Amino acid sequence: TSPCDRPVPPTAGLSHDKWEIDPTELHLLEELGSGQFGVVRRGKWRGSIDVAVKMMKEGTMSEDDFIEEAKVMTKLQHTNLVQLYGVCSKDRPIYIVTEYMRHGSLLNYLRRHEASLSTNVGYLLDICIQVCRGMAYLERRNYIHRDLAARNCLVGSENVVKVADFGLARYVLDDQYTSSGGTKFPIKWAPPEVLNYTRFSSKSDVWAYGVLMWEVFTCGKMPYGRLKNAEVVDRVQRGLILEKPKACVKEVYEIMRKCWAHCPEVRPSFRVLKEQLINVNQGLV
Ligand SMILES: CNC(=O)Nc1cc(-c2cccc(-n3cnc4cc(C(C)(C)C)ccc4c3=O)c2C)cn(C)c1=O
Repeated sequence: TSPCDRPVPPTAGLSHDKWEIDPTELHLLEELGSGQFGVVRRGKWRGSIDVAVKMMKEGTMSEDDFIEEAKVMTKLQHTNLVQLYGVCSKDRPIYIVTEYMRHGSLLNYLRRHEASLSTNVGYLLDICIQVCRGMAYLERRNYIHRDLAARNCLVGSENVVKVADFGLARYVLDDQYTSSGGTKFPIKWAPPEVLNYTRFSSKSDVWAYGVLMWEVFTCGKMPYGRLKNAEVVDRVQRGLILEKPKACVKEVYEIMRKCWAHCPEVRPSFRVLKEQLINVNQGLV
């Protein structure tokens, strides 16, 4: 839409639109892969800052809603969240500019390092704690991820693990992804109330976090193996849960299981989960 169609907010031009990035300050480098919104490339911002740039493919995202939300997202700042630096929204395609994580997705990282990781329970637990810290921050900010999974976390230098793409699920236009009957809907990470009523909450993020813990302790196995989505929905509704991974100590599996309580209110908060996991980690030393 041309600017004259959009009502001009009274504050227009007063704020410095600091979430708006000048594309001439970006230097695009190699392709990192492609996600729900199209190609993502590594880049340099203002000559020296490593960034990742999502180049929004036409028709994949409800852009105006996202640009509005970007102002909020740039304010979410935590060591275990992939920082949104800003957007280039003056031209199309829109660019989403975030911090760059050199080791890529946590899922691939787990699969690539299975041999060394599977015997390092302390490190697997540390990965879970880092993700939990990021999620506890989002919970405090009343921000729901909606698609927490190992594939949506990234690994950076010094083995830091960060949660990525929080909240973006709301702007996906592909209804194969957005509707719970769609082929791309993350069924295996969804609790009963999401499967039945798409009722998202920080407690549905907690359910997904339990599945992420299972992914970490199996070094990236696919939850429920090759079961079809319909079979997984049936098992979850009947209260069947994922089995204890071999590499997982009993205390940790007990915490995982609490994330899969049928009622959202019974599941622990991320704040409580963080304390419990840190206690177990200290007990392991
Ligand atoms: C080697 N290092 C790297 O590759 N580093 C990095 C890779 C990516 C990357 C590359 C390609 C695709 C995607 N990707 C994957 N899944 C997504 C899922 C969604 C939702 C809405 C379905 C949750 C939205 C966007 C994406 C998305 O852009 C990412 C995150 C992003 N960042 C910040 C890196 O540091």
